[in-house]
Amino acid sequence: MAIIEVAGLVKHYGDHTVLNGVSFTVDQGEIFGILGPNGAGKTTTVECIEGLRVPDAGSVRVCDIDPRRDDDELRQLLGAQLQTSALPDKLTVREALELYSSFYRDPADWRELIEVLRLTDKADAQFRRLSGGQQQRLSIALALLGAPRVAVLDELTTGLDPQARRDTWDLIERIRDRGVTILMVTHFMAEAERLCDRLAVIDSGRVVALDTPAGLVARVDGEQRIRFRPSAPLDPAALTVAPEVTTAMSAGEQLVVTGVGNLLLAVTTVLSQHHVVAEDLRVEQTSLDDAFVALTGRSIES
Ligand SMILES: Nc1ncnc2c1ncn2[C@@H]1O[C@H](COP(=O)(O)OP(=O)(O)OP(=O)(O)O)[C@@H](O)[C@H]1O
Repeated sequence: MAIIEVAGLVKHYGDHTVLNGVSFTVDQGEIFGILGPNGAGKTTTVECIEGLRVPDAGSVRVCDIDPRRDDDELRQLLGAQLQTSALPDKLTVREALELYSSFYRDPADWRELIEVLRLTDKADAQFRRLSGGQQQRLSIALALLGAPRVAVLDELTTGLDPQARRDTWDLIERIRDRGVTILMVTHFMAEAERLCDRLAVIDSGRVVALDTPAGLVARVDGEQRIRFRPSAPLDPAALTVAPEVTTAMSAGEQLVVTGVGNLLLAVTTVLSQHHVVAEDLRVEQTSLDDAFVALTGRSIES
């Protein structure tokens, strides 16, 4: 059953079209990711769903509610992650949770929430004394305080160290297991691959793909990548003469070659013609990163 329905969203800022017909649905109980390069329109999409922005055309329904018409009802159903910087430095964890609980008709038990989020021993700590990971967990607790059916998490693990990031992923899965549908915006391929049941890839205000992470990777399957260090300088263009080679690029001391068919044989044949040996050669699997590049023409990091 669809819990979020987004149909034909259009948003302009002046003569800049930021959303150009964005449509997707999020099913109850799934973790749905929105992935895209900077400026693609991810936050604008999410803010239309949260009722914080008004689209110029198209419609949004969350649990069958129009966010623009029934804001009060939406607040009881949808929990949005707060920008952590929005909290006053001297507010304690307990004070923040008590304050935010007062906004809801039937709030979740915040003591139980911070137990799950491993913040119990920080209940009396001021916000400014929390680590980045603890601040992030507090912002997730605040998003879940209203016992929402849907939680919207935007750039959830940006700025966290790898361990805190992995802990947050475990936490998100536990929240989903409690029945909360999760809509998340992310820049991290590993995060999308690990957490999301389905992904919408947004580029220049359009959904360019909508699939499971494995489904997206399968679209570019057949393409392989070989990475090696040439024993002598070699112009990458020398490799593109082989019909199997799609791209060949220098990456520091290495050459990275993508292509199809018997790529390894094609590359080693060209190298031997140039009396070059491939050192530290690796054949790499297609990843979500590659799928993203194939779909949008650029890396998400760029
Ligand atoms: N209030 C605004 N006024 C004018 N332009 C805006 C406004 N908000 C966003 N934009 C522009 O709309 C485009 C999409 O912004 P949005 O924040 O939705 O992208 P995003 O995909 O979330 O990017 P990022 O990953 O960088 O956060 C950007 O070019 C941005 O500069």
